[in-house]
Amino acid sequence: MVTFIENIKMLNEQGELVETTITIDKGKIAAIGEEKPSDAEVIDGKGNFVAPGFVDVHVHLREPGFEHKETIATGTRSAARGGFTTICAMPNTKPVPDSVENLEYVKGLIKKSAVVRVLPYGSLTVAEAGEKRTNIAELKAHGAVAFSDDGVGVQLASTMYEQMQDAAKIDAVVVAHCEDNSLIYGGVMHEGKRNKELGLPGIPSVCESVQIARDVLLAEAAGAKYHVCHVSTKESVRTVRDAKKAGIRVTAEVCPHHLLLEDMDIPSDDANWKMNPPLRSSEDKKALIEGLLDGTIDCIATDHAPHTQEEKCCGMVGAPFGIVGFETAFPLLYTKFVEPGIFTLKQLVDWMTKKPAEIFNLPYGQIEVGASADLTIIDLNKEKTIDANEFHSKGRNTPFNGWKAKGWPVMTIFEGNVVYKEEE
Ligand SMILES: NC(=O)N[C@@H](CC(=O)O)C(=O)O
Ligand SMILES: [Zn+2]
Ligand SMILES: [Zn+2]
Repeated sequence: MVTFIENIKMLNEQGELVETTITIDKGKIAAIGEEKPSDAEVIDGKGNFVAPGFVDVHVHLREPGFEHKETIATGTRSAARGGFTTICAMPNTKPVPDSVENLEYVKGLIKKSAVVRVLPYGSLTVAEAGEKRTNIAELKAHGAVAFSDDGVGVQLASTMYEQMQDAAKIDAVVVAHCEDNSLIYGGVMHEGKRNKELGLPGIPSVCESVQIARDVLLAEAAGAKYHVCHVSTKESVRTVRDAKKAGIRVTAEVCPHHLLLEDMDIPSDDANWKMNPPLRSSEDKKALIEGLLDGTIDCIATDHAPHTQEEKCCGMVGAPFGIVGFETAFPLLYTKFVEPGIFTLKQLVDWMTKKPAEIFNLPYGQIEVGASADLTIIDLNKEKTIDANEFHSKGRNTPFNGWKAKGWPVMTIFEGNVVYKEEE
Protein backbone atom coordinates (compact mmCIF):
# COMPACT_ATOMS: atom_id res chain seq x y z
CA MET A 1 0.00 0.00 0.00
CA VAL A 2 1.21 3.47 -0.92
CA THR A 3 0.70 6.41 1.44
CA PHE A 4 1.05 10.01 0.36
CA ILE A 5 1.55 12.82 2.89
CA GLU A 6 0.65 16.19 1.43
CA ASN A 7 0.54 19.73 2.75
CA ILE A 8 3.60 19.30 4.97
CA LYS A 9 6.76 21.32 5.71
CA MET A 10 10.23 19.88 6.07
CA LEU A 11 13.60 21.36 7.10
CA ASN A 12 16.13 21.80 4.30
CA GLU A 13 19.93 21.81 4.76
CA GLN A 14 19.85 25.56 5.43
CA GLY A 15 17.37 25.01 8.24
CA GLU A 16 14.45 26.62 6.39
CA LEU A 17 10.98 25.11 6.38
CA VAL A 18 9.93 24.21 2.86
CA GLU A 19 6.67 22.77 1.62
CA THR A 20 6.90 19.22 0.36
CA THR A 21 5.18 15.85 0.05
CA ILE A 22 6.33 12.41 1.16
CA THR A 23 5.44 9.16 -0.60
CA ILE A 24 5.66 5.97 1.46
CA ASP A 25 5.76 2.52 -0.09
CA LYS A 26 6.20 -0.76 1.81
CA GLY A 27 7.30 1.01 4.99
CA LYS A 28 10.00 3.04 3.27
CA ILE A 29 10.23 6.58 1.98
CA ALA A 30 9.76 6.18 -1.77
CA ALA A 31 9.80 9.82 -2.85
CA ILE A 32 10.09 13.35 -1.47
CA GLY A 33 8.43 16.34 -3.14
CA GLU A 34 6.75 14.38 -5.92
CA GLU A 35 3.18 14.20 -7.19
CA LYS A 36 0.58 11.92 -5.64
CA PRO A 37 0.63 8.40 -7.13
CA SER A 38 -2.85 7.56 -8.42
CA ASP A 39 -3.49 4.65 -6.03
CA ALA A 40 -2.17 6.32 -2.86
CA GLU A 41 -3.94 6.75 0.44
CA VAL A 42 -3.62 10.43 1.42
CA ILE A 43 -2.63 11.89 4.80
CA ASP A 44 -3.30 15.61 5.08
CA GLY A 45 -0.34 17.15 6.91
CA LYS A 46 -2.43 20.30 7.51
CA GLY A 47 0.56 22.53 6.88
CA ASN A 48 2.40 21.09 9.87
CA PHE A 49 6.11 20.36 10.29
CA VAL A 50 7.42 16.87 9.59
CA ALA A 51 10.59 15.70 11.34
CA PRO A 52 12.37 12.35 11.19
CA GLY A 53 10.99 10.11 13.95
CA PHE A 54 12.94 10.99 17.09
CA VAL A 55 15.74 8.70 18.24
CA ASP A 56 16.25 8.29 21.99
CA VAL A 57 19.40 6.40 22.95
CA HIS A 58 18.60 6.32 26.68
CA VAL A 59 15.27 5.01 27.97
CA HIS A 60 13.90 2.64 30.60
CA LEU A 61 10.96 0.40 29.65
CA ARG A 62 10.99 -1.67 32.89
CA GLU A 63 9.91 -4.92 31.25
CA PRO A 64 10.90 -7.61 32.12
CA GLY A 65 10.71 -7.43 35.89
CA PHE A 66 9.12 -4.12 36.78
CA GLU A 67 5.87 -4.14 34.80
CA HIS A 68 4.10 -2.24 37.60
CA LYS A 69 6.19 0.83 36.58
CA GLU A 70 5.97 0.43 32.78
CA THR A 71 5.68 -2.25 30.12
CA ILE A 72 7.11 -2.40 26.63
CA ALA A 73 3.56 -1.75 25.38
CA THR A 74 2.93 1.35 27.54
CA GLY A 75 6.50 2.63 27.22
CA THR A 76 6.51 2.43 23.43
CA ARG A 77 3.03 4.00 23.19
CA SER A 78 4.39 6.82 25.34
CA ALA A 79 7.40 7.10 23.02
CA ALA A 80 5.11 7.24 19.98
CA ARG A 81 3.03 10.00 21.59
CA GLY A 82 6.24 11.97 22.13
CA GLY A 83 7.29 11.53 18.49
CA PHE A 84 9.96 8.86 19.13
CA THR A 85 10.25 5.95 16.69
CA THR A 86 13.63 4.47 17.69
CA ILE A 87 14.51 3.99 21.35
CA CYS A 88 17.41 2.21 23.02
CA ALA A 89 16.30 0.36 26.15
CA MET A 90 18.66 0.33 29.12
CA PRO A 91 19.40 -3.08 30.64
CA ASN A 92 18.46 -2.46 34.29
CA THR A 93 15.58 -4.92 34.05
CA LYS A 94 15.02 -8.33 35.70
CA PRO A 95 16.62 -10.34 34.25
CA VAL A 96 19.37 -8.06 32.95
CA PRO A 97 20.28 -8.76 29.30
CA ASP A 98 23.74 -9.92 30.32
CA SER A 99 23.74 -13.25 28.45
CA VAL A 100 22.57 -14.35 25.02
CA GLU A 101 19.69 -16.21 26.66
CA ASN A 102 18.47 -13.16 28.59
CA LEU A 103 18.94 -10.87 25.59
CA GLU A 104 16.94 -13.23 23.38
CA TYR A 105 14.21 -13.27 26.03
CA VAL A 106 14.06 -9.45 26.06
CA LYS A 107 14.03 -9.37 22.25
CA GLY A 108 11.06 -11.75 22.27
CA LEU A 109 9.12 -9.43 24.59
CA ILE A 110 9.94 -6.45 22.37
CA LYS A 111 8.74 -8.31 19.28
CA LYS A 112 5.49 -9.14 21.03
CA SER A 113 4.42 -5.68 22.18
CA ALA A 114 6.54 -2.76 20.96
CA VAL A 115 4.80 -0.22 18.68
CA VAL A 116 8.06 1.57 17.80
CA ARG A 117 11.61 0.28 17.24
CA VAL A 118 13.24 -0.83 20.49
CA LEU A 119 16.95 -1.58 20.43
CA PRO A 120 18.07 -3.29 23.62
CA TYR A 121 21.34 -2.58 25.39
CA GLY A 122 23.46 -5.37 26.76
CA SER A 123 25.00 -4.86 30.18
CA LEU A 124 28.70 -4.39 30.84
CA THR A 125 28.69 -6.66 33.87
CA VAL A 126 26.62 -9.67 34.93
CA ALA A 127 23.39 -8.48 36.63
CA GLU A 128 24.91 -4.96 36.51
CA ALA A 129 26.63 -6.02 39.71
CA GLY A 130 29.96 -4.53 38.64
CA GLU A 131 31.94 -7.73 39.09
CA LYS A 132 31.92 -10.32 36.33
CA ARG A 133 32.29 -8.93 32.81
CA THR A 134 29.76 -9.87 30.13
CA ASN A 135 30.73 -11.23 26.72
CA ILE A 136 29.99 -8.16 24.66
CA ALA A 137 31.08 -9.64 21.32
CA GLU A 138 28.52 -12.40 21.73
CA LEU A 139 25.82 -9.96 22.87
CA LYS A 140 26.54 -7.66 19.93
CA ALA A 141 26.25 -10.57 17.51
CA HIS A 142 22.77 -11.19 18.97
CA GLY A 143 21.63 -7.62 18.48
CA ALA A 144 22.66 -5.57 21.53
CA VAL A 145 22.79 -1.96 20.30
CA ALA A 146 25.55 -0.94 22.77
CA PHE A 147 26.73 -1.70 26.31
CA SER A 148 26.00 -0.04 29.62
CA ASP A 149 25.40 -0.65 33.32
CA ASP A 150 23.09 2.36 33.45
CA GLY A 151 21.57 2.91 36.86
CA VAL A 152 24.96 2.43 38.48
CA GLY A 153 28.51 3.48 37.74
CA VAL A 154 31.13 0.85 36.94
CA GLN A 155 33.23 1.22 40.07
CA LEU A 156 36.38 -0.69 39.13
CA ALA A 157 38.63 0.96 36.55
CA SER A 158 39.94 -2.45 35.48
CA THR A 159 36.43 -3.71 34.66
CA MET A 160 35.73 -0.65 32.54
CA TYR A 161 39.15 -0.84 30.88
CA GLU A 162 38.83 -4.49 29.95
CA GLN A 163 35.30 -4.03 28.55
CA MET A 164 36.53 -1.04 26.55
CA GLN A 165 39.36 -3.15 25.12
CA ASP A 166 36.86 -5.79 24.03
CA ALA A 167 34.51 -3.11 22.65
CA ALA A 168 37.31 -1.54 20.60
CA LYS A 169 37.92 -4.85 18.81
CA ILE A 170 34.33 -5.02 17.54
CA ASP A 171 33.66 -1.27 17.27
CA ALA A 172 30.94 -1.39 19.95
CA VAL A 173 30.03 1.70 21.97
CA VAL A 174 30.57 1.66 25.74
CA VAL A 175 27.91 3.84 27.36
CA ALA A 176 28.47 5.03 30.89
CA HIS A 177 26.38 6.16 33.80
CA CYS A 178 29.14 7.97 35.67
CA GLU A 179 28.81 7.88 39.43
CA ASP A 180 31.51 7.11 41.97
CA ASN A 181 29.78 5.28 44.82
CA SER A 182 32.22 6.64 47.40
CA LEU A 183 31.10 10.18 46.56
CA ILE A 184 27.30 9.78 46.74
CA TYR A 185 27.14 10.34 50.53
CA GLY A 186 23.56 9.12 50.63
CA GLY A 187 22.50 12.20 48.67
CA VAL A 188 19.11 12.63 47.03
CA MET A 189 19.67 15.96 45.24
CA HIS A 190 22.52 18.27 44.21
CA GLU A 191 24.94 19.32 46.96
CA GLY A 192 24.61 23.10 46.89
CA LYS A 193 22.39 25.73 48.45
CA ARG A 194 18.92 24.29 47.89
CA ASN A 195 19.56 20.90 49.52
CA LYS A 196 20.58 22.72 52.71
CA GLU A 197 17.43 24.86 52.64
CA LEU A 198 15.36 21.70 52.26
CA GLY A 199 17.44 19.80 54.82
CA LEU A 200 18.22 17.01 52.34
CA PRO A 201 21.52 15.16 51.81
CA GLY A 202 23.46 16.30 48.72
CA ILE A 203 25.34 14.56 45.91
CA PRO A 204 28.47 16.56 45.00
CA SER A 205 29.25 17.28 41.35
CA VAL A 206 32.57 15.38 41.57
CA CYS A 207 30.59 12.17 42.04
CA GLU A 208 29.96 12.31 38.28
CA SER A 209 32.91 14.21 36.87
CA VAL A 210 35.71 12.14 38.43
CA GLN A 211 34.38 9.02 36.77
CA ILE A 212 34.11 10.73 33.39
CA ALA A 213 37.72 11.89 33.79
CA ARG A 214 38.81 8.32 34.57
CA ASP A 215 36.81 6.88 31.69
CA VAL A 216 38.05 9.21 28.96
CA LEU A 217 41.61 8.21 29.88
CA LEU A 218 40.62 4.55 29.80
CA ALA A 219 38.88 5.06 26.44
CA GLU A 220 42.04 6.67 25.10
CA ALA A 221 44.20 3.79 26.31
CA ALA A 222 41.77 1.18 24.95
CA GLY A 223 41.01 3.04 21.70
CA ALA A 224 37.31 2.55 22.44
CA LYS A 225 34.23 4.48 21.41
CA TYR A 226 32.85 5.87 24.68
CA HIS A 227 29.51 7.65 25.24
CA VAL A 228 28.63 9.48 28.45
CA CYS A 229 25.05 9.30 29.73
CA HIS A 230 23.10 12.25 31.13
CA VAL A 231 25.92 14.79 31.63
CA SER A 232 24.90 17.17 34.42
CA THR A 233 27.84 19.26 35.64
CA LYS A 234 30.05 22.00 34.22
CA GLU A 235 33.17 20.04 35.16
CA SER A 236 31.84 17.06 33.18
CA VAL A 237 31.28 19.29 30.13
CA ARG A 238 34.83 20.66 30.42
CA THR A 239 36.27 17.16 30.78
CA VAL A 240 34.45 15.93 27.66
CA ARG A 241 35.50 19.06 25.75
CA ASP A 242 39.16 18.56 26.68
CA ALA A 243 38.99 14.85 25.81
CA LYS A 244 37.55 15.63 22.39
CA LYS A 245 40.33 18.16 21.79
CA ALA A 246 42.84 15.43 22.64
CA GLY A 247 41.33 13.20 19.96
CA ILE A 248 39.67 10.72 22.31
CA ARG A 249 36.59 8.99 20.83
CA VAL A 250 34.08 10.37 23.31
CA THR A 251 30.48 11.51 22.79
CA ALA A 252 27.92 12.73 25.31
CA GLU A 253 24.21 13.19 25.81
CA VAL A 254 22.20 15.62 27.93
CA CYS A 255 18.63 15.25 29.20
CA PRO A 256 15.86 17.83 28.69
CA HIS A 257 15.38 18.27 32.45
CA HIS A 258 19.03 19.20 32.99
CA LEU A 259 18.72 21.85 30.28
CA LEU A 260 15.42 23.20 31.61
CA LEU A 261 15.72 23.04 35.39
CA GLU A 262 18.17 23.73 38.21
CA ASP A 263 18.31 22.82 41.88
CA MET A 264 16.88 26.17 43.00
CA ASP A 265 13.68 25.36 41.06
CA ILE A 266 12.90 22.43 43.35
CA PRO A 267 9.84 23.71 45.23
CA SER A 268 9.83 21.27 48.14
CA ASP A 269 10.83 17.79 49.22
CA ASP A 270 8.92 16.33 46.24
CA ALA A 271 10.21 13.11 44.64
CA ASN A 272 8.94 14.15 41.19
CA TRP A 273 12.07 16.32 41.22
CA LYS A 274 14.36 13.45 42.13
CA MET A 275 16.45 11.96 39.36
CA ASN A 276 19.98 10.72 38.85
CA PRO A 277 22.08 12.70 38.17
CA PRO A 278 20.23 15.40 40.08
CA LEU A 279 19.27 18.88 38.87
CA ARG A 280 22.47 20.89 39.33
CA SER A 281 23.21 24.61 39.72
CA SER A 282 22.34 27.38 37.33
CA GLU A 283 26.03 27.55 36.20
CA ASP A 284 25.91 23.84 35.43
CA LYS A 285 22.74 24.32 33.40
CA LYS A 286 24.40 27.14 31.46
CA ALA A 287 27.45 24.96 30.76
CA LEU A 288 25.24 22.17 29.40
CA ILE A 289 23.54 24.58 26.98
CA GLU A 290 26.94 25.94 25.89
CA GLY A 291 28.22 22.39 25.56
CA LEU A 292 25.45 21.51 23.14
CA LEU A 293 25.94 24.67 21.15
CA ASP A 294 29.71 24.20 20.76
CA GLY A 295 29.46 20.49 19.91
CA THR A 296 30.93 19.16 23.16
CA ILE A 297 27.60 17.48 23.87
CA ASP A 298 26.40 15.55 20.85
CA CYS A 299 22.75 14.76 21.42
CA ILE A 300 19.68 14.88 23.64
CA ALA A 301 18.27 11.76 25.35
CA THR A 302 15.28 11.69 27.68
CA ASP A 303 16.37 9.01 30.22
CA HIS A 304 12.62 8.22 30.44
CA ALA A 305 12.48 6.57 33.88
CA PRO A 306 8.95 5.70 35.03
CA HIS A 307 8.17 4.87 38.66
CA THR A 308 4.82 4.43 40.44
CA GLN A 309 3.01 7.16 42.33
CA GLU A 310 3.30 5.07 45.51
CA GLU A 311 7.08 5.00 45.13
CA LYS A 312 7.18 8.76 44.50
CA CYS A 313 4.57 9.75 47.09
CA CYS A 314 6.47 10.57 50.19
CA GLY A 315 9.48 12.81 49.84
CA MET A 316 12.85 12.34 48.24
CA VAL A 317 14.68 10.20 50.78
CA GLY A 318 12.81 6.93 50.28
CA ALA A 319 11.90 7.39 46.61
CA PRO A 320 13.71 5.93 43.60
CA PHE A 321 15.58 8.28 41.22
CA GLY A 322 14.02 9.04 37.84
CA ILE A 323 11.38 10.96 35.90
CA VAL A 324 9.42 10.22 32.71
CA GLY A 325 10.46 12.07 29.59
CA PHE A 326 8.97 10.93 26.27
CA GLU A 327 5.74 12.90 26.23
CA THR A 328 7.13 16.30 27.16
CA ALA A 329 10.63 16.41 25.62
CA PHE A 330 10.04 18.08 22.27
CA PRO A 331 7.38 20.66 23.23
CA LEU A 332 9.37 21.78 26.28
CA LEU A 333 12.64 22.15 24.39
CA TYR A 334 10.90 23.83 21.46
CA THR A 335 9.11 26.29 23.73
CA LYS A 336 12.04 27.14 26.00
CA PHE A 337 14.90 27.11 23.49
CA VAL A 338 13.71 27.36 19.88
CA GLU A 339 10.98 29.97 20.33
CA PRO A 340 13.32 32.43 22.12
CA GLY A 341 16.05 31.81 19.52
CA ILE A 342 18.61 30.02 21.71
CA PHE A 343 18.56 26.90 19.50
CA THR A 344 17.42 26.75 15.90
CA LEU A 345 14.70 24.24 15.03
CA LYS A 346 17.27 22.36 12.94
CA GLN A 347 19.71 22.11 15.83
CA LEU A 348 17.04 20.76 18.17
CA VAL A 349 15.79 18.24 15.61
CA ASP A 350 19.31 17.09 14.72
CA TRP A 351 20.14 16.54 18.41
CA MET A 352 17.06 14.32 18.67
CA THR A 353 17.45 12.41 15.39
CA LYS A 354 20.53 12.48 13.18
CA LYS A 355 23.15 12.99 15.88
CA PRO A 356 22.20 10.14 18.22
CA ALA A 357 21.76 7.83 15.18
CA GLU A 358 25.28 8.71 14.01
CA ILE A 359 26.87 7.92 17.38
CA PHE A 360 25.32 4.45 17.44
CA ASN A 361 25.72 3.89 13.71
CA LEU A 362 21.97 3.49 13.19
CA PRO A 363 20.41 3.98 9.74
CA TYR A 364 17.59 6.15 11.13
CA GLY A 365 16.94 9.78 12.01
CA GLN A 366 16.86 11.29 8.52
CA ILE A 367 14.14 11.83 5.96
CA GLU A 368 15.57 10.43 2.73
CA VAL A 369 14.50 8.19 -0.09
CA GLY A 370 15.06 4.56 0.82
CA ALA A 371 15.02 5.16 4.57
CA SER A 372 12.49 3.58 6.92
CA ALA A 373 9.33 5.73 6.89
CA ASP A 374 9.68 6.90 10.51
CA LEU A 375 8.15 10.37 10.76
CA THR A 376 6.80 12.75 13.34
CA ILE A 377 4.28 15.39 12.34
CA ILE A 378 4.35 18.33 14.72
CA ASP A 379 1.99 21.28 15.12
CA LEU A 380 4.47 24.02 16.06
CA ASN A 381 1.65 26.44 16.88
CA LYS A 382 -0.39 24.19 19.08
CA GLU A 383 -0.20 25.19 22.73
CA LYS A 384 -1.24 22.86 25.53
CA THR A 385 -0.84 22.46 29.25
CA ILE A 386 1.05 19.34 30.28
CA ASP A 387 -1.23 16.97 32.16
CA ALA A 388 0.50 13.87 33.54
CA ASN A 389 -2.85 12.11 33.74
CA GLU A 390 -2.98 12.09 29.93
CA PHE A 391 0.34 10.26 29.56
CA HIS A 392 0.34 6.96 27.71
CA SER A 393 3.20 5.97 30.03
CA LYS A 394 2.27 4.32 33.32
CA GLY A 395 4.58 6.87 34.95
CA ARG A 396 3.19 10.16 36.21
CA ASN A 397 6.52 11.19 37.74
CA THR A 398 7.31 14.52 36.11
CA PRO A 399 8.24 17.93 37.49
CA PHE A 400 6.62 19.53 34.42
CA ASN A 401 2.99 18.85 35.24
CA GLY A 402 0.96 22.02 34.60
CA TRP A 403 3.59 23.64 32.36
CA LYS A 404 2.38 25.27 29.16
CA ALA A 405 4.22 24.28 26.01
CA LYS A 406 3.98 24.67 22.25
CA GLY A 407 4.98 22.31 19.44
CA TRP A 408 3.08 19.06 19.96
CA PRO A 409 3.46 15.89 17.91
CA VAL A 410 0.08 15.26 16.29
CA MET A 411 0.96 12.10 14.35
CA THR A 412 3.79 9.58 14.57
CA ILE A 413 4.48 7.18 11.71
CA PHE A 414 6.68 4.11 12.20
CA GLU A 415 7.69 1.99 9.22
CA GLY A 416 4.89 3.62 7.25
CA ASN A 417 2.15 2.93 9.82
CA VAL A 418 0.45 5.51 12.02
CA VAL A 419 1.36 4.55 15.61
CA TYR A 420 0.10 7.73 17.25
CA LYS A 421 -2.57 10.19 16.23
CA GLU A 422 -3.69 13.06 18.38
CA GLU A 423 -7.32 12.86 19.45
CA GLU A 424 -9.23 15.72 17.84
N1 LIG B 1 17.94 8.38 35.83
C1 LIG B 1 17.35 7.95 36.91
O1 LIG B 1 17.14 8.73 37.83
N2 LIG B 1 16.96 6.67 37.07
C2 LIG B 1 17.17 5.59 36.14
C3 LIG B 1 18.54 5.06 36.21
C4 LIG B 1 19.59 5.90 35.55
O2 LIG B 1 19.37 6.44 34.44
O3 LIG B 1 20.66 6.07 36.09
C5 LIG B 1 16.16 4.50 36.46
O4 LIG B 1 16.32 3.38 35.95
O5 LIG B 1 15.17 4.77 37.17
ZN1 LIG C 1 21.97 6.63 34.56
ZN1 LIG D 1 18.93 5.90 32.67
